[in-house]
Amino acid sequence: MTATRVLVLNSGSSSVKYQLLDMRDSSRLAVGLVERIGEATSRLVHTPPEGGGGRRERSGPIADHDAALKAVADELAHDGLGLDSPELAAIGHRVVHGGLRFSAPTVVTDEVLAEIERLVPVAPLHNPANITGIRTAQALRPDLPQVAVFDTAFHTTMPEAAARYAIDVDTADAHRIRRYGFHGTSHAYVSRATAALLGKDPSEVNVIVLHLGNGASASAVAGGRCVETSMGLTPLEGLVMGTRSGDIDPAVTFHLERVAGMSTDEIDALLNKKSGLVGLCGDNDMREIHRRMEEGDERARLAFDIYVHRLKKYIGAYYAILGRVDAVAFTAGVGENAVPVREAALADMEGLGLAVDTGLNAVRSGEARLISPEGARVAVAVVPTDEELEIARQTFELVM
Ligand SMILES: Nc1ncnc2c1ncn2[C@@H]1O[C@H](COP(=O)(O)OP(=O)(O)O)[C@@H](O)[C@H]1O
Ligand SMILES: CC(=O)OP(=O)(O)O
Ligand SMILES: [Mg+2]
Repeated sequence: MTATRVLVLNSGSSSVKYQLLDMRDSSRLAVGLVERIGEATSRLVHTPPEGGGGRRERSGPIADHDAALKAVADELAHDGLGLDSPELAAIGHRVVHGGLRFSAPTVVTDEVLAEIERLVPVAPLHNPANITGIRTAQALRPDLPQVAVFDTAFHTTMPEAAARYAIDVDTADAHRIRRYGFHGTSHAYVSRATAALLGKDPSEVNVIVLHLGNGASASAVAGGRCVETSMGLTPLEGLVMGTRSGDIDPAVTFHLERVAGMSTDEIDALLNKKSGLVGLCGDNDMREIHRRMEEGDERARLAFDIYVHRLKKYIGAYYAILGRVDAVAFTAGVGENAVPVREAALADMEGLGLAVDTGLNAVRSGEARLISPEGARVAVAVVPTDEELEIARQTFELVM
């Protein structure tokens, strides 16, 4: 029997998303999520294959990522899809930071794992969880190839002018300080899907992709290649996010240290975990912010306005970088669902050929679709991302 299945693990700081796919037709055999790992209120939601009964939910403490993955393995085994299956060809892992070295999917060896570990300081919220995911999967199936698919890979095509910070070159080079960019698997997938929606080849179109999830980033993709993206050395730079500040004058950090007496770790936690939407209004869920705005909540309104203002700035900047824009694509949780964000981000930009049709924007759908008015110069699209499918494809391609 040829092994045609791939298990994809997307381990976040407090969650694991997983999918088991059959690569003969890219069908999903099982999909699930473990959230609030490490808390008393952990929850596992597992959707078995069609005909396998309904969605199953399990609540109760799951101490760490190792325990989470073992719970996932149990759920899969319950459906006869256990990790011991000879049909499993590989396990694909989302790894957030690949540094300079990894520009393509890579089979994990001890040496590769050591390099991912070395990059922990520049992806402190993400790489540690990715490493645990890989180690646990290795322990469960030592014979299987574990493949790392890096968030940074798609951005390695950025020109030096976009990738370098304007700081002393020797210092930058000695410490590999440059802009790496993240969410690359999503930016790659969505830019291609946007070209397909326009009936064009990716090489023919210039697209601005707005990946707005908990973490958020924008990218400028010219003819299928990334030329600019908003995240930098770490996933902190750029857009306003759920809990991260995005762009900020670096001198704010000196000021907090010298004047407010904060330590480096405290400032790190402030900017990564207590800023962005949650810092501005106490909520990082855009749905909750919309609800509060409808009640006339001023803080929620201001948080929304700051979020949208930053987004607009990036759209304008990437328009200038690309020179000609064929499409702007919204994706991820906020981008795919938040009607008011899409409307406000493109308001008053008719001069640039950018507009949103109110009726089309309000339509709820899980399909890639256009929301720009008929005949608009620039297409505006909502394109659901599928990082897991993309990781599965790249994983399978590498091991088959
Ligand atoms: N219907 C909705 N309206 C507005 N925002 C939504 C909606 N559904 C989800 N979101 C937003 O999407 C975010 C999560 O996006 P997602 O892409 O799943 O993030 P991540 O993968 O980074 O965890 C949530 O924080 C929430 O604000
Ligand atoms: C890199 C990054 O920000 O990822 P996420 O959006 O999953 O936090
Ligand atoms: Mg995400």
